[in-house]
Amino acid sequence: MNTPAIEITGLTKTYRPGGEPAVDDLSLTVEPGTVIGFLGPNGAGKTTTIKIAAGLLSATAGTVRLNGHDVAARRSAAMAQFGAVLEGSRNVYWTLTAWQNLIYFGRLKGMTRAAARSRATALLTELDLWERRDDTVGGFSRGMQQKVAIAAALIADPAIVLLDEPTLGLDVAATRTVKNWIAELSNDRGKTVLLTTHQLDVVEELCDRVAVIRAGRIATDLPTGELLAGFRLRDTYEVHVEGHPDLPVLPAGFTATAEADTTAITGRVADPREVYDLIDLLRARGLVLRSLTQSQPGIEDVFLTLVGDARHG
Ligand SMILES: Nc1ncnc2c1ncn2[C@@H]1O[C@H](COP(=O)(O)OP(=O)(O)OP(=O)(O)O)[C@@H](O)[C@H]1O
Repeated sequence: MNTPAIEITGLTKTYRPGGEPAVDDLSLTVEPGTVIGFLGPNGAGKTTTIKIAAGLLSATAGTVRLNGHDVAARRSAAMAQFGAVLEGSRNVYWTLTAWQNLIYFGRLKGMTRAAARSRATALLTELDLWERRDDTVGGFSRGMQQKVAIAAALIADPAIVLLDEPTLGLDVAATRTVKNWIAELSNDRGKTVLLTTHQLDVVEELCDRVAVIRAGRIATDLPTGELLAGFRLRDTYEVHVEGHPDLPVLPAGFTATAEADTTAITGRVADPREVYDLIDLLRARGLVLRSLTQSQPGIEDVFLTLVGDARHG
């Protein structure tokens, strides 16, 4: 088997002695070329995991290997494998220009000045920042700053890219640019991307695989299509009846909501026959049916269900 791009084994992080672990015996293996979405509710341990993988925090127990190099034991070899954009931190220097930042980070990663210049030119051009290369990053919009941060992470052309909330706070156009770029990194350049996000459209569009983390552990880890297919067993049905009549006792799982001139009866059911039973019941009452719609859940429903399940233990 090929060496995994990312191999996390038994990772545990406890910030305070005797405290609850932020990451609790977490294991995850990511094959090269995969875009994996790392999802979870606030405080689940995503940022902690990424910071350990990026060598910014030490683990209490367990290991992270990047292309086979242990981040703790073979630090410099591991550092050469990835570029990272971390959430909420200043990933680039605001008093330096875009150009200076990229050259600085290129040199830091051991590139020659000539190689860093040529790569910085290519990256700034691709990201439509060439005209602004000599402006200081502090004066840029949030989207432009994020683009410079991503360019800085990619300056040495790493095989692995760690992105913590890459589209947080970006407007629609900047989000589109960053999404297109992530897709290209994986599709055209074979990079492995691990990203965290609360924006589920990002996951649905970009991720081959989704790992859901909750309370420091992996709760679910599936290819995105399989994750969604699993939940397709429970489509949502919505039946509209005319007016606001007295309703019979509805079958389990259905709820009624009064709308402008109809009443909507909604339920998520595993078997469509339950909907036929509902319709029979409504017709037996002589109620007038206006419409019946069926919708498949998106990743947002799946995520809320998983997190909801977590809250109920
Ligand atoms: N420096 C720290 N000191 C103490 N506890 C911390 C520290 N950083 C994080 N924690 C705790 O560790 C747990 C996991 O936090 P982490 O930031 O890794 O979660 P997250 O999944 O990234 O959350 P979010 O979606 O809000 O970014 C939380 O309970 C958090 O309060």
